Amino acid sequence: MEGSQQHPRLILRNFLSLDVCKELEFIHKSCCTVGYRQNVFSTTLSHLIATNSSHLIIPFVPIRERLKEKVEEYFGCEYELFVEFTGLISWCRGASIGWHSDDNRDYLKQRDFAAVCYLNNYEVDFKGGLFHFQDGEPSTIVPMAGDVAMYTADNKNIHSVDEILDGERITLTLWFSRDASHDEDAKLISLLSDLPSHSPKSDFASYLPVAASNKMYWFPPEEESDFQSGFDIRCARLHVLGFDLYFSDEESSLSALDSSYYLPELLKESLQLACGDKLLVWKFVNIMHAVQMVQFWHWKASELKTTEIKELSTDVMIPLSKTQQLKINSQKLVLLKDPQPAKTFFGGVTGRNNLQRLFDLDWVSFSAGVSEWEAYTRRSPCSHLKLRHVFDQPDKTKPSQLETDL
Ligand SMILES: O=C(O)CCC(=O)C(=O)O
Ligand SMILES: [Fe+2]
Repeated sequence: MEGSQQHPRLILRNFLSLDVCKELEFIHKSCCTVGYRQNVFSTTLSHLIATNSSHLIIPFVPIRERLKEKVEEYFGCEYELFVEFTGLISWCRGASIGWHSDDNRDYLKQRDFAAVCYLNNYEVDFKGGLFHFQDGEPSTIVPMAGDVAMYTADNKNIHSVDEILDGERITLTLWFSRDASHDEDAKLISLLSDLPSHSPKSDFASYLPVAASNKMYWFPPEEESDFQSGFDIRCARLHVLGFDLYFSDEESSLSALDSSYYLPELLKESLQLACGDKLLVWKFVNIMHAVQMVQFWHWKASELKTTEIKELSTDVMIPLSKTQQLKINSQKLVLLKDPQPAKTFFGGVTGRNNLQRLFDLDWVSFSAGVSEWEAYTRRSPCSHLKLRHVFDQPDKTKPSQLETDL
């Protein structure tokens, strides 16, 4: 038993497979919003539901269950706990947190236990960001993908996280409560049941993400009132992978000043992607769709390269005209302003930047990625219904049926 009764805690190595870590990273990079602390970004399950991406909750379901069982077993509270919060959280350069316990606010008193799963690696994907316990052993945790730290949320486990110096540190963080009124499942079920039902769920369009308020994606959050400074984090995510946006339906050529009000609204409309001097022929329904697609391709790129591709489509990209390039650049100026902060936050550890590499984008693998993404997104034809069933476990003494159902 690691830790002691004075400092009840458990560190497990390789609790999550690297595949699962990558999948959760894909979900976070596709869907995250600006977070609750400075230079922190988060993806909550309720946000996934609100943006019509509830199928992306599927990978969380068995992990939540395994973590809850482990916490209950180790801390000796079988069948007593509820998941209070589940979220993907990333910390970028400048983020840190001083000594604290996780129940240190009146509105956090329901939190009994924490589980922090590390999804990427110290020194490789980010610098800084070591986790420290104030007392007891182990005193420092070096975040490595797949490892999890579990600890009581009270003052027996005062902890801190060093400032992130470079890159992006990503975790899956859960809190557990003994208080049934803080059961996250109940809240999620209610959100899911408020969704318009599509039965049978065969219409592919019903899986496409819908845009939430642009304010949730504007960084820093205090600049969102007029979009005059700061940047859209989804455009930033595309930019660091070498992609630009092209709004084909936009008629007028606006001045940068007018565009500050107008362009962010266009992110909710249909758009195309450009890379270098080429334009991709696909139309995405909105920026969320484009970001999900690009992040999916980025996640799967190495597999897709080795996939046998039968038919090579030659016309998936067309050269950009000079006018189109000028338009893209002026729109980029509005949505990204200076590209440097985007790189600082989302470009990975300096010197390992993806930007240049992806300019020799393998278009064949990208088009394979488009169909793979569609298959991934459709993979559970009744995902909404299944999720309802998954979360519907009134008898807590029964073992979970998740594995068998999904
Ligand atoms: O990400 C971590 O290692 C811990 C974060 C933390 O302490 C918190 O969010 O309360
Ligand atoms: Fe904490």
